[in-house]
Amino acid sequence: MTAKTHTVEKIGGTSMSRSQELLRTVLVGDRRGPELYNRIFVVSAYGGMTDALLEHKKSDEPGVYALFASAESGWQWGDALSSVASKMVEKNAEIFPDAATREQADKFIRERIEGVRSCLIDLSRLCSFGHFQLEAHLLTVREMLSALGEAQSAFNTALLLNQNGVNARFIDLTGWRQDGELPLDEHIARQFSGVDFATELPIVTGYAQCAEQLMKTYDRGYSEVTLSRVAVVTGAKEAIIHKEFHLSSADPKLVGSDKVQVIGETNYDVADQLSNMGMEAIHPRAAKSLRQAGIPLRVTNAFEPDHPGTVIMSDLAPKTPGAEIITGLKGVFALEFYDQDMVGVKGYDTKILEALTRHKVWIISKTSNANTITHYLKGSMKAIKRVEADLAQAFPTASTTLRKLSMVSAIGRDLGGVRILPRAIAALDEAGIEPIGLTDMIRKVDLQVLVEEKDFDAAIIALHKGLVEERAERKARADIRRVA
Ligand SMILES: Nc1ncnc2c1ncn2[C@@H]1O[C@H](COP(=O)(O)OP(=O)(O)O)[C@@H](O)[C@H]1O
Ligand SMILES: N[C@@H](CC(=O)OP(=O)(O)O)C(=O)O
Repeated sequence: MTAKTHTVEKIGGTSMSRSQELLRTVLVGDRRGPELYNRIFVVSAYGGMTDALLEHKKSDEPGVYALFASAESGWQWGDALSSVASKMVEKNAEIFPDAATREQADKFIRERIEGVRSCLIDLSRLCSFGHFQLEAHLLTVREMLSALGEAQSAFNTALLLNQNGVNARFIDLTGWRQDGELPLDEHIARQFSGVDFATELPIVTGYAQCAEQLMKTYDRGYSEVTLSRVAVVTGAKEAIIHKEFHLSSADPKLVGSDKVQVIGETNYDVADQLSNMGMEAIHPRAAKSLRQAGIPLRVTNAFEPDHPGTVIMSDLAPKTPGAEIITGLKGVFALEFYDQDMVGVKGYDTKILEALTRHKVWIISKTSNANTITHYLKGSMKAIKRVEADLAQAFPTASTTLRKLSMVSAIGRDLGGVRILPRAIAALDEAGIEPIGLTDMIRKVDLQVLVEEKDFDAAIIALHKGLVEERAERKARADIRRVA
């Protein structure tokens, strides 16, 4: 492996669904001969496939996994798996108009699906005896099912590129019919040994089977973790994430493509804040690996291959301070813990944190005063109710209240000295929104505003207008004055 000559590039699920367009942009485009190589592609499952295999990422609608895991749904998972199979075959037909190649793609995925189906039937029978607990195997089931999505997209993409005269090589990290599990880095190193980056184009499954169990540690969005580890292990010069849109100053679907700006450049500090807010920018652990290895990350629009997109690096100070992005999260639980006995006593925080860790609840942020600690959380209602029950038992004199809110955040490398707080309040006020809570950190990288769920969209639009659009207008006016 030659260090620092190649890039590792991930294509997200939404973009993968537009395979033919990708051929004309990031996969091939105008590249000829050697220009095609020294790139590694890590691909996600086609949009909607993982949702159908596991559960819907946003609505939680059950997929094959959720049906298999729930005792009440009996054998419904079998029908759900058949419908994923049909969906996959339909996708193959869309990508491969010629019968022979389509047959190759269908045969590949059918064999995998039927292999998983018979395995699940056996497991289900075995567990019906009572000596074997289904619970103990659910994570493996989740992994087997999600691997199907990335196996299909990677296999197909390699096939499609071969058809188009590119020497693409399918790199299957899913561990299909492999003995034993290796740690992720070792697994990657082995699968890449003997690959010549200068003459072969590796198309890698975004799902990787490994001793750490990708789904257990990282859950959904795991293909960005695979991207980052492949980049680190192979010594890439840059990691690239190709998405449906540019990384923009707000969600273009919500604020409007004409109003948002491409971020252009930012640092890993901002990337961390975005991940914390659940922004589909980059998986938190992926950013960490890349930052630690000193590998820059680029986020591009998969369908605008000539645009450099946004570069994320560690030491990238902003030219001017101000908000770079407005993002937000719906369905945030504010768990308020109140105990008058708390004043001057330590240890409450530790106990709450233990309960939150035990029930695997994601902490977005927290605030506290003399007798109240409020955690803003993302997780299932079931898990949070369990946290409340644990706390009621540990602190009989305390009371907890739970509220479902939205959190909207203005994020930037440097929010200092530009009157972010009064501007944000004025923008919200103008839109008729009264914040329920607001946190302005001393370390000026983010401003968090809590609003009612119904105000989510309007709050993002208002903050974008007040903090990003107006700042751009002020800058434009200043530039004109300078020239005049
Ligand atoms: N600030 C933002 N910039 C770009 N896209 C955003 C932003 N905020 C939210 N999005 C949304 O993220 C979505 C893409 O994320 P995702 O579906 O995870 O992509 P992929 O499947 O390519 O990984 C887009 O539909 C877009 O509406
Ligand atoms: N397909 C997987 C892994 C992934 O990272 O997908 P995406 O790149 O589309 O977020 C999922 O939905 O979780």
